[in-house]
This record gives sequence, C-alpha cells and structure tokens, in this order.
Amino acid sequence: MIKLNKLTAGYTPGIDILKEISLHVRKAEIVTLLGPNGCGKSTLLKCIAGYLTPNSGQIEIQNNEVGTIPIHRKVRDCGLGFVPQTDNVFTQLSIKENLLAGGQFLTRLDCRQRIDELCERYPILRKKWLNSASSLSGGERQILALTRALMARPSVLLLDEPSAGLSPKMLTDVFEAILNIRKQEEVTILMVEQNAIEALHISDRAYVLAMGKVALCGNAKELLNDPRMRELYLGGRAA
Ligand SMILES: Nc1ncnc2c1ncn2[C@@H]1O[C@H](COP(=O)(O)OP(=O)(O)OP(=O)(O)O)[C@@H](O)[C@H]1O
Repeated sequence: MIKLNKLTAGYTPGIDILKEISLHVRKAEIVTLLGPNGCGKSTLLKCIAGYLTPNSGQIEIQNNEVGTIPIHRKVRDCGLGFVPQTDNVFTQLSIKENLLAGGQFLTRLDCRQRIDELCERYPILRKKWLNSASSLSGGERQILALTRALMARPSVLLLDEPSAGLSPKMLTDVFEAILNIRKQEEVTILMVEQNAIEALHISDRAYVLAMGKVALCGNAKELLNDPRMRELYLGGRAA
C-alpha cells in the first residue's frame, strides 16, 4: 500500500536529511515512525505527501509511483489523506465548513452522505456544527482533523503526531479513534509519534529512525520489549 525504496531527500542541495530509507506499510496496517527529535520523521511524511520532492528513490502508493506528484493530486487521484501536526484544521471556519473543504473532490450528494456518516460516528461534530474550529478542545480538534481527511475516503492516511499536546485522556480517545478508523475504513495508516509506548500499543509494526536512516524495525509488541529500542530511543526506560 505504501512502499519506499531507498528514499533520499532534504531541503538544501547537498544535505540529505533522509538517507536511502526503505519501508513498507501493508493494507490496513498501522505502522508508527519513531525516533529522536530532528531525525527526519516529519520530513519523511512530507515526502510521501508531496510537499517535498525526493532527491532519489521511489515512493509507491497502491503500487503506483507517486514520487513527483503534488499533494492536491495525491489526495484527489491516489487515495492519500494527510493530517499534519500543526495547522491541520481551518480555525477560522466552522466544523461544517472544514468538512466541506475535506469533501471538495466529492459530488454534492456524496459529500452530504459522507458528512452524515462521519457525524454519526463523531456526534461532537454535529453538536458543534456551526461553531468555529477554534472553539474545539485539543482532542476534538484532532478528531475534526482526522474526519476532514476521511471525507475523501483515503486508502492511505499519514498522521503527524496525532497526540501532540493532548492530555493522557485525550490521547487515549484519539488513539481509540485511530484504531476505529482502521477497522471501519480499512485504511492503511503511517503515523509519526513521540508517545512511543502508547503508539506501539496500537500499532502493528514500527520503524525507528536515527540520523535519517532506519535504525530498527519490527513487530510493535516485540519492539516494546526490545533492549535495542530502549537503548536507541526510550533512554533506557522500560516499556
Ligand atoms: N523546511 C525546512 N527547511 C530546512 N530544514 C528543515 C525544514 N524542516 C525540517 N528541517 C530540518 O530537517 C531535519 C529533520 O526535521 P524533521 O522535522 O523531519 O524531524 P522530526 O524527526 O520530525 O523531528 P521532531 O520529532 O522534533 O518533530 C531537522 O534538522 C530540521 O531542522
């Protein structure tokens, strides 16, 4: 579903942030990208999403090479949904307007049906329907961001730190929503997370990046108990 082959990318000519990264995410898997600050996790998502063109290597979504396709076409034509870490909702717009923006490539009827379907799942959206998104709590805003991305029925969802800034209770709610999205939509999910232990508990597999390279990868439950994981990333903490 997502396949990267020796992906190399950076922001400045001659300086590679990502160095020959190869990874894959199978259909309906949840895979988490972990690693210390600045190792390139968000850069990797930006490359897959189409904000950054790779210097070399291949990016496949649903077996199609998409390395040079810009984000709006990936969303419209390639089944991509992307929830960035910041600015992931239009705070000046209402909940209704945010969802309509997410459904811009749908027909009017399909858009209305999709909104009904998602509001049934997340009643808070209907409850605050005409309120501005800026009035939502952090957790509610994250649910809106996820829902807006789901409007286009993506087959692949990229999530950049969905738990950033959330309280433990909200983190649990958002991670539960992510698990439900996988179940209900059969969507393939690649997410970047700093809350490693909690993220590993809801993931199938994980990759740990260090200095722009894959340092470790494997089954999420096994990684939780892998001493190399503790050494590399958890600062010696037990999982
Ligand atoms: N727009 C940009 N222009 C130039 N350099 C950038 C840009 N965005 C990120 N970088 C640099 O790329 C490197 C990787 O950053 P990135 O945000 O991908 O790391 P990260 O692993 O997601 O970090 P964090 O966990 O702190 O969010 C860092 O050295 C960062 O300073």
